[in-house]
Amino acid sequence: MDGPYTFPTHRLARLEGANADKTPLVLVACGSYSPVTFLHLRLFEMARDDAHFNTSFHVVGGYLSPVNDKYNKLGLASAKHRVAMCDQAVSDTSDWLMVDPWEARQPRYLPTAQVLDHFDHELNTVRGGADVVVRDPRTGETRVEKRRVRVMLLAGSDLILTMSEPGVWAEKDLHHILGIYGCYIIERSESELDQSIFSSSSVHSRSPLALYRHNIHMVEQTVRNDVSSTKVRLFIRKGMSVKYLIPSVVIRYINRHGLYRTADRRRSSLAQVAPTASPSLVPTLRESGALADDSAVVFEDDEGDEAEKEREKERRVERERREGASLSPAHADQAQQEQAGGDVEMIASTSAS
Ligand SMILES: Nc1ncnc2c1ncn2[C@@H]1O[C@H](COP(=O)(O)OP(=O)(O)OP(=O)(O)O)[C@@H](O)[C@H]1O
Ligand SMILES: NC(=O)c1ccc[n+]([C@@H]2O[C@H](COP(=O)(O)O)[C@@H](O)[C@H]2O)c1
Repeated sequence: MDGPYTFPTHRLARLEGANADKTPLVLVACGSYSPVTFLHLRLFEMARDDAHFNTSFHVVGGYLSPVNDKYNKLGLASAKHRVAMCDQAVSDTSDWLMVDPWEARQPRYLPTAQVLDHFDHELNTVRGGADVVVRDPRTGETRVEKRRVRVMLLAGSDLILTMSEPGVWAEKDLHHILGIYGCYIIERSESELDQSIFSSSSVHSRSPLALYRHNIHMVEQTVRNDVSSTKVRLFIRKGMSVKYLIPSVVIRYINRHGLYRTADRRRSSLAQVAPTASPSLVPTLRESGALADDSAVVFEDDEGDEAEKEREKERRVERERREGASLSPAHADQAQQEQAGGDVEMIASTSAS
């Protein structure tokens, strides 16, 4: 993150051969990535497959854009670490994904519409579009032309659901994002979409979601994966394994820097402002003056995560079922070193299963 900023382009592909007639597409996924998981990376693969099989787009690049520190979401490691983890993850596991630190390097939080404008500017204004190798059918000679790149937001269905909630997105931003750019939405198991949010005959009929339905590409997750960064942070805090949930290079980075070992227990006045606020409300609340720019954010502690409560219930049932199961000495040691009190119980149950 130090040093002058340059827009990463080293993995941008060009259109050629059978793809030379297609529209170049760049996918941009804005998110916290604290830390980046295999699922975040997999979202790009799912969207790219869909674009290639079902549309006339050809994906020439994919970018992760880690959110600015000022987003202040619970569990957010510093942008320096999040960008570095994303960088290492894509270098190690992908041959086409890139990480753009621009959003993270800004002095303030930027709404997603402005982040997409930045990509459009870099790709189309600065670079003049994507390279297309055009072949003259008469002479067989080839030349390289430029073609305008279509930029699209890539996100999970939880994000699009927030687009129909009041107060999370500025209406003009939704027209901008969905009308000009469009998006790829990957279904998320706990955020099933009620199709009525798109329906022109519903109460949402004049909503941007209905208006620009043709620019919204929905992709079903045929192999369901519901890893989240929240669960990864929780596992790390409990001393549990996160292997195969996140890339090994990211595990090594986390260990080296001692990240996520303690709970993020920030508390602030947001509790009084909006006790049930979702993290996505932070920028809006802040912009509307409900939050001071440097105030910490209050949400439920990660421990309050519903999914985790569910898993604890399952573990309790499993423990009862496995009466007599005991801690292996190795795990008992590790547990004593890394955890206190009740956490030992959790490790016992996972090592027994
Ligand atoms: N299980 C999932 N299915 C589909 N999309 C997902 C899933 N998990 C995350 N995403 C998407 O990944 C993008 C990056 O989100 P983010 O970094 O906030 O991930 P997260 O894992 O949900 O984080 P946290 O758990 O910290 O809230 C968002 O567009 C989000 O919708
Ligand atoms: N108004 C907005 O532009 C807006 C609202 C909600 C989330 N987002 C973006 O979505 C991404 C994911 O946010 P959450 O992790 O809060 O779901 C972030 O990059 C955030 O900037 C943007």
